Amino acid sequence: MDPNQRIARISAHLNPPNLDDQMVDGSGLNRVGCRAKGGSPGFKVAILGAAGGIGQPLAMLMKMNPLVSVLHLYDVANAPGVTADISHMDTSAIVRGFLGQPQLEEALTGMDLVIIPAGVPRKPGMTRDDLFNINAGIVRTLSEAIAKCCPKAVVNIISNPVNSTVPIAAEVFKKAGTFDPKKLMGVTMLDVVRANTFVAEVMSLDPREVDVPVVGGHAGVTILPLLSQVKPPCSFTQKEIEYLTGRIQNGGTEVVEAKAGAGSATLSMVGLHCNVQFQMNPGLEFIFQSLNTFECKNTGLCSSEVCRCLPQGSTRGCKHR
Ligand SMILES: NC(=O)c1ccc[n+]([C@@H]2O[C@H](COP(=O)([O-])OP(=O)(O)OC[C@H]3O[C@@H](n4cnc5c(N)ncnc54)[C@H](O)[C@@H]3O)[C@@H](O)[C@H]2O)c1
Ligand SMILES: O=C(O)C[C@H](O)C(=O)O
Repeated sequence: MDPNQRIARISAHLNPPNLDDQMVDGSGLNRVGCRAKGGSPGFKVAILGAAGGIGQPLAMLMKMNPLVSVLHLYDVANAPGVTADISHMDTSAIVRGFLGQPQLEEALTGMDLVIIPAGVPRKPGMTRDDLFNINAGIVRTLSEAIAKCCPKAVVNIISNPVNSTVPIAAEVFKKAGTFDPKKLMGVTMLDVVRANTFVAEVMSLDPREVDVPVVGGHAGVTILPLLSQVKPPCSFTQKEIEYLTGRIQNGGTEVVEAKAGAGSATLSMVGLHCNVQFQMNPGLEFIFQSLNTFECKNTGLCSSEVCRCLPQGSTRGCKHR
């Protein structure tokens, strides 16, 4: 193929033609000259920050998810390459790329679920709070666009400090009159995943059999593993409690230091998304429910008065909706 044609093909992913008069189901997802209408049943998912360390594998897993019919990949850099790459995967989700602020609204229009890993990660020696100055502004801008373009979408915030970025998004949505506490949540499940892994290691159990409730926030001492509530019930020595609590609270720092300046947790982070969403496969209800388990994990982060489920002791079986 002529190089110009190749570039044109790639840029078609980035600049979808005007879709207004080709709507299949009101989602605006059709493309000229393409039979795939993007109207098959399933979620329309946008990843903001899709070209990053988390964004890329997350985009790949979303493309593999049979529940996803449309996948919008937005970033301020490198969106074309990631989009071209992911779009070649032979699964049914239609992939579109969007580069930079002028394309943000188009990326968000019609979305059911927006996942935000946009922003900077920490480097050794930094706390998550050190990211606030940059990431707060990014999350605010993205949230404003969400309020305008897909106010009913479930919004899933990964960007740190999650303890602060979730309340920022909540305030933006309140101001816009679109706030629904059941649809805004910070992703803190990594603390649960780590807790399960580390407890399993200490107790010589299969991590898949272990369920450790973790409450609080997603930063250092605000991360509170409830070791007395572990399933199956475990009895820990004081030494084990101190070791496990410290390791769970510092799991993120452990990865940041091991990566020595090359970023923070990305693979375990994305792996948990995959797990939760594939486990709960049967339908839309189930994904939303699973996302709500992230919300319910952390009283400190919840945008609603959730976590009434906590006394029941499980982050996974939460029925809060
Ligand atoms: N909640 C959690 O459990 C958890 C776990 C790991 C990392 N994180 C956080 O997730 C964030 C991303 O981590 P990463 O490793 O993917 O970082 P990264 O630097 O690899 O990727 C971030 C991406 O965001 C993009 N970006 C920057 N500004 C943007 C904007 N205004 N709009 C859209 N995209 C923008 C960048 O171009 C980049 O592609 C960090 O804040 C990190 O601390 C959270
Ligand atoms: O620790 C970080 O900076 C990233 C993330 O919050 C994590 O827990 O791994």
